[in-house]
Amino acid sequence: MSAVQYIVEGGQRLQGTIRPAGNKNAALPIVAAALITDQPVQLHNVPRIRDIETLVELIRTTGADCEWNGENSLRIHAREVRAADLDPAMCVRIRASILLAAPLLARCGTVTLSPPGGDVIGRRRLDTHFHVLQALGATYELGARFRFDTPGLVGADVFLDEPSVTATENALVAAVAAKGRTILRNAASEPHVQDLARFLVALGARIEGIGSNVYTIEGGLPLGGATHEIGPDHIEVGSFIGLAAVTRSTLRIERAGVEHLRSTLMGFEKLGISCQIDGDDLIVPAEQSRQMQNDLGGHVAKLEDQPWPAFPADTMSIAIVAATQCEGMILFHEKMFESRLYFTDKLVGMGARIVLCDPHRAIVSGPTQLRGGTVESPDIRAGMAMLLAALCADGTSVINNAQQIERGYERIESRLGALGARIKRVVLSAQ
Ligand SMILES: CC(=O)N[C@H]1[C@@H](OP(=O)(O)OP(=O)(O)OC[C@H]2O[C@@H](n3ccc(=O)[nH]c3=O)[C@H](O)[C@@H]2O)O[C@H](CO)[C@@H](O)[C@@H]1O
Ligand SMILES: C=C(OP(=O)(O)O)C(=O)O
Repeated sequence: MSAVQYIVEGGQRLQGTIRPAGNKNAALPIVAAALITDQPVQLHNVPRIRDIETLVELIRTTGADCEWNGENSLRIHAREVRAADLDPAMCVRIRASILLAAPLLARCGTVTLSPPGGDVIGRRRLDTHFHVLQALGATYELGARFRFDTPGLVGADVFLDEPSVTATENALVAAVAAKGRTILRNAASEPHVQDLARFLVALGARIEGIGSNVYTIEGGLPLGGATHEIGPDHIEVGSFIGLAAVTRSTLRIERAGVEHLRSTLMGFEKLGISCQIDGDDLIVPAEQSRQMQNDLGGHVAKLEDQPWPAFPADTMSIAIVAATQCEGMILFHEKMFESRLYFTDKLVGMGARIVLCDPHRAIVSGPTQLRGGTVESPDIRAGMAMLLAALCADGTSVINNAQQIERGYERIESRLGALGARIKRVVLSAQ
């Protein structure tokens, strides 16, 4: 992977319309789930990001045909799939490699993978994946590599020990292939989990409860092919709301998927940032109060993340940088990941007034004029948050390790460039 650097000139007002890409975290499980059928699958609105490119490489190693037949269109045909022993170096590049467990188990009865990678934002437990696949009739061996085997998946009534997003996705795919009825309780219901479930229904699966935390799946039905369009990325929409807010710009976010934005909009309202809804578009006006709203009685407000439908964990870093440009004080409580808030140090280095209370809580007091600086992007969302900080800072900033941002955001420098942002992308070296 090449090392990428962004050189950002701050202080530009932006203007125009931007459309969110397809949801990264929907496209990944859907591409993986395409291996469950031997019929062709045509996907549209697939984000052209590094994580998807890695997954495409990985599924080709199983024998599946996988071709881009449009800028954001991907055709997958897993006519035959080899009993898979997935390449460790590829598995470790993305979190989503674990999503190949269920479809390959269903197709081949066995799969060997390596621990997945993804953002380094705290311990990322996989226990729920193992429990749920075991409940559906798989056995596993844990070591430097993970091996799953099954003589045949069988439906079951399963209570997930936590509503893990990717574990729910593996469970849904396994349940669709399993014989008989499965009930998944305490399951995740994020927009991307819903999108995967709708894709499976398009293949011929029967799933009830989509959007809730209890799914009932009648497994073992014959599956065909399907054409499916990936939904808009609500995390990208949250990032663009933050972008408009910090650069004091009016932006129209086209086809924003407003049905999935209630908790996001409510979170930004706490910062004094309001959006207008126009059909399926969202308009973020330049004129905003940017006055953080205290709780009743004048108490300091709190913004916390939780599983869906609460405020998304992946939008927290963006909201933190937005808060540095708003007046007042707020407590951010990152409940899900242990190391996601450490990047706030880098914002402090740029002049932000942030107290990191402990690994899960940070207090932001604003507004502050940020100064340009040289920073490293530790993960996708912190990287995007620092790009926003750089765009509203005085002077020039250098963001190193920007290939992390590109794991999740498609052509971000040129898409923001079209709005007036000054971002120069430099490829430094092959790592
Ligand atoms: C490829 C993909 O889709 N990645 C997403 C997926 O990761 P992923 O599926 O890995 O995340 P999980 O939903 O499993 O869990 C995320 C973290 O939250 C913790 N947890 C989870 C549920 C809960 O009720 N309490 C709790 O503390 C887990 O222990 C874990 O530390 O979901 C995360 C949470 O939305 C997102 O940040 C990731 O972008
Ligand atoms: C944490 C994220 O991704 P992943 O789970 O793929 O590391 C993210 O998309 O913010």
